[in-house]
Amino acid sequence: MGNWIDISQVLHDKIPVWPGDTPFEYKVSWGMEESGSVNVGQVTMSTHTGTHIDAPFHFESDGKKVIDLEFNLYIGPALVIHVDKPASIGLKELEGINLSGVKRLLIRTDAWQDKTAFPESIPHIEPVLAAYLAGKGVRLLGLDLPSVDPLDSKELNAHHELNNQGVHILEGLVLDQIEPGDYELAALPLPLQQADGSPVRAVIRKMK
Ligand SMILES: N[C@@H](CC(=O)c1ccccc1NC=O)C(=O)O
Ligand SMILES: [Zn+2]
Ligand SMILES: [Zn+2]
Repeated sequence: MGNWIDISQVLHDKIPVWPGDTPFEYKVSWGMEESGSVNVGQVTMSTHTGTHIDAPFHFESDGKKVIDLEFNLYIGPALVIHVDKPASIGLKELEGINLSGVKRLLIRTDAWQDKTAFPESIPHIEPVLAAYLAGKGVRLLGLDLPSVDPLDSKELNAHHELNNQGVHILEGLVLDQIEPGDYELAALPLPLQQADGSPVRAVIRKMK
């Protein structure tokens, strides 16, 4: 087994967020001077900032919350594939890729290069891919992009279709140094009872 590799975005006050969404902020809300003994921090952030998972409640009012998600899904073997800067990701882009036995699929697109700014546009997941992935046994889809749908989509067809097919979503990965292949993944959501999404610390290590 290789060393664990961090594939998460660093959370700091300048991390780009979805246009109009809550900026990330960390501050010491109760300092050493005031408390007499400790620094106590406070984090303000959107659940969709940086590397994160979506719970179905993000796009369906009666959908599962983060606490309801099966956390075992976010730990275990994962296949990393590289689909270089596609216009979109559909059946054609996955042609020739053997997905048998793959439960967790991470797609490196390199389409979000400058992670200091929110992208103007991104390749999206074609909704037809959801049934194909589910048919192959894929249950978790991870991407180096901030969404599985086009940024201006209000229908969120890929989000809905993936959810209908039982494929869970992991977004905002950092995969630009990662060679395609078999890895082990850990990207656990926080035990947030009410939330529609959760930041994760995503790490992988090479299998074999
Ligand atoms: N679907 C995106 C997030 C998203 O759509 C969003 C995130 C924050 C504020 C507004 C958003 N969408 C608004 O149309 C995601 O899954 O991360
Ligand atoms: Zn999200
Ligand atoms: Zn999403």
